[in-house]
Amino acid sequence: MESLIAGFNDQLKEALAIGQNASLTPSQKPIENVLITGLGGSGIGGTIIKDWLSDSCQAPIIVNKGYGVPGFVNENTLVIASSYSGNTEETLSATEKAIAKGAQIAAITSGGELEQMVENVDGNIIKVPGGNPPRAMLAYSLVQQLFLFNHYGLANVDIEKEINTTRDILEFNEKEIKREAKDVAKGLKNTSPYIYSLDGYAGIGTRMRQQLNENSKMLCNSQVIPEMNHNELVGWAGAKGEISVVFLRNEDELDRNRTRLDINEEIIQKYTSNIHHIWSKGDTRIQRSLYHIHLEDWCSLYLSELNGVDPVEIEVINHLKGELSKL
Ligand SMILES: O=P(O)(O)OC[C@H]1O[C@H](O)[C@H](O)[C@@H](O)[C@@H]1O
Repeated sequence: MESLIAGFNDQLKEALAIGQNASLTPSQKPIENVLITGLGGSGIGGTIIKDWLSDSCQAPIIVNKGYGVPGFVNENTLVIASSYSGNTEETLSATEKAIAKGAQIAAITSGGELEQMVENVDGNIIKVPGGNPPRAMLAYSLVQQLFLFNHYGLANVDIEKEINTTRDILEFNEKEIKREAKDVAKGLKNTSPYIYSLDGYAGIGTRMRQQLNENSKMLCNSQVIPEMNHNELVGWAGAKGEISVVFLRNEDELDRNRTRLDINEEIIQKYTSNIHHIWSKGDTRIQRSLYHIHLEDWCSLYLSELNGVDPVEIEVINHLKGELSKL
């Protein structure tokens, strides 16, 4: 896992080249809405892309993480099926249903049944290099989704600039990123982490939780401000045990949300002093999110070391899949 996290910058470079060289066919019908379907380390890519593009995209973007597809899906829907292995049963089921409804299909995968399924309907496929844990390949699913959105005329992102600038920022700050990730990991050890991001950055909060779940073998919670101000904030009155808090911070935070965060912190300080602010670097939401993603990945790795666990193994998920396959 360590070499995969260390290789994030190279993955971004390779992902850019793959997207630039992908040969994609145009849409057959006007696209009125987009459904991104995927689970786990691939599904999170959809959530983050929605954060990045929904402000500018003229079509609604819906992220789907289950077996079915919503009723609105029809021939004017672009369905992006994202499964690194190409064999995740929920994603295969949703894609099959979308195909039955005549949707336009594009897949991001390293192969598997998904590739076959989408090939059979002449959908667009962007192939990414296989053989690694899907969660360690997020750079590919994110970058390829950007290429798909641009290709279908749903976004106009200067992907090359975004990726090259991010790569420069990460390269320049790598030492500092690792140092901060290590500090935060030490603070989070033996606690229940509560991760808060702000509206527009929901995905990076979820991503950190998922990385702490799978890599560090920890239970943790992630919520978004302002939504958590309408429920979870009250729950702090029942806080028990060692709780740590991470605020994922960005320079483009809405003033009103920033004020909310300050008040939230004052309230939460009554229950824990173990509070961390992780500020991103970058000029755009894409660059800032990629910065956070990389730092979070290091943090999850350091936590796996502190917890004495193997960051790669996910035996319990394999067990679950094994049980399901018996039915
Ligand atoms: O990207 P996929 O191959 O569809 O995998 C999606 C998810 O599947 C499994 O549950 C893995 O254990 C997860 O780590 C992974 O993120």
